[in-house]
Amino acid sequence: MIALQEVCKFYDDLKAVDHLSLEVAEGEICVLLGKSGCGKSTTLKMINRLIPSTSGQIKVNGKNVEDYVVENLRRSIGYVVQSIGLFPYMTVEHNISLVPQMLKWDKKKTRARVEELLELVGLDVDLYIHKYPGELSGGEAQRVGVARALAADPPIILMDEPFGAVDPINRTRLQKEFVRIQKQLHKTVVFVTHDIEEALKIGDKIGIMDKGVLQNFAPPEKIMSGGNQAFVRDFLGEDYFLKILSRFPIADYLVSFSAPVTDYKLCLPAASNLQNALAMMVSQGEMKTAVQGENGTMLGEINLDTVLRVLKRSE
Ligand SMILES: Nc1ncnc2c1ncn2[C@@H]1O[C@H](COP(=O)(O)OP(=O)(O)OP(=O)(O)O)[C@@H](O)[C@H]1O
Repeated sequence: MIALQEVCKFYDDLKAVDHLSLEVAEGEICVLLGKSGCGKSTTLKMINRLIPSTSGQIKVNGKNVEDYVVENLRRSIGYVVQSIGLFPYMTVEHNISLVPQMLKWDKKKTRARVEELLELVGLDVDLYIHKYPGELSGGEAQRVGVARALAADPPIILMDEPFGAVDPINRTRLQKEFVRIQKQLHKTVVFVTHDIEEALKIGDKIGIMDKGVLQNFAPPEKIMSGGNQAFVRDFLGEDYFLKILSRFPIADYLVSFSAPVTDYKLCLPAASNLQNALAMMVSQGEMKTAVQGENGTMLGEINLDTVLRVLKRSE
């Protein structure tokens, strides 16, 4: 769906992006991760031709981006940035309708789409549709930004630190919402961040960049092996293996109770993940925890052995 081959962007002597090659398959989220100035945004902007590349090839759906009429290319690519650029004197409805209006959708279809998108991003239609950006919190504005990028249903979404300006609690909420929405929509996404935990929560694949060079490109579980291992390990830190546990839902690792249910000192909801389970077991000095379903049914246990096995597999 998106393929970069030996892509470079040089500003005089500065190699902002240096011979970068990667492929993003349809329906996949690729996270570009790296410190400030490593070339993430430049890479993103070359995909929708906001910035021309110096050399190399970028293909979208098998076609070189240079061969697209630029408006057609951008129409098939939603773009969300940190300072989301909502127009302050337009209502939420008007902001989200911009692209559908450009595409000359009729009023009824446009309104239905706006309502559908507000619901999708978790904003109450009646409450928000007539608000102005100045009346929204950072997190709400970000949701509207995502809704706007999705308005014309583009198959590809580019997201540049979309949740960067949002406080940690709302940020976690937005990340979860985004993963939920993506499960429904299966967009092809390139997502830029410098936040390792965010990359882990969201990415199907993570590309770690440094000084314009891609140091490794792999699924989160495999990112510690391959590529420039020394750099990757140093960048991600030794606690990466603990962070990665947040990707594993408890429900997928349940085993039968090894003791009578009444013997368990700990109990976690089935919606938790292995990181929650490990933190709870370690802090309470327990080797296992019971797991309870939404309706109160006791489902089974998670024990330290299981967590260690998952960690070992990720090494
Ligand atoms: N128009 C420009 N002229 C010269 N240098 C530029 C220009 N745009 C970007 N750069 C440089 O290119 C490098 C990569 O910038 P880029 O914005 O892609 O980094 P980034 O990884 O997205 O950083 P951040 O996380 O801070 O947004 C930086 O060193 C930056 O200073």
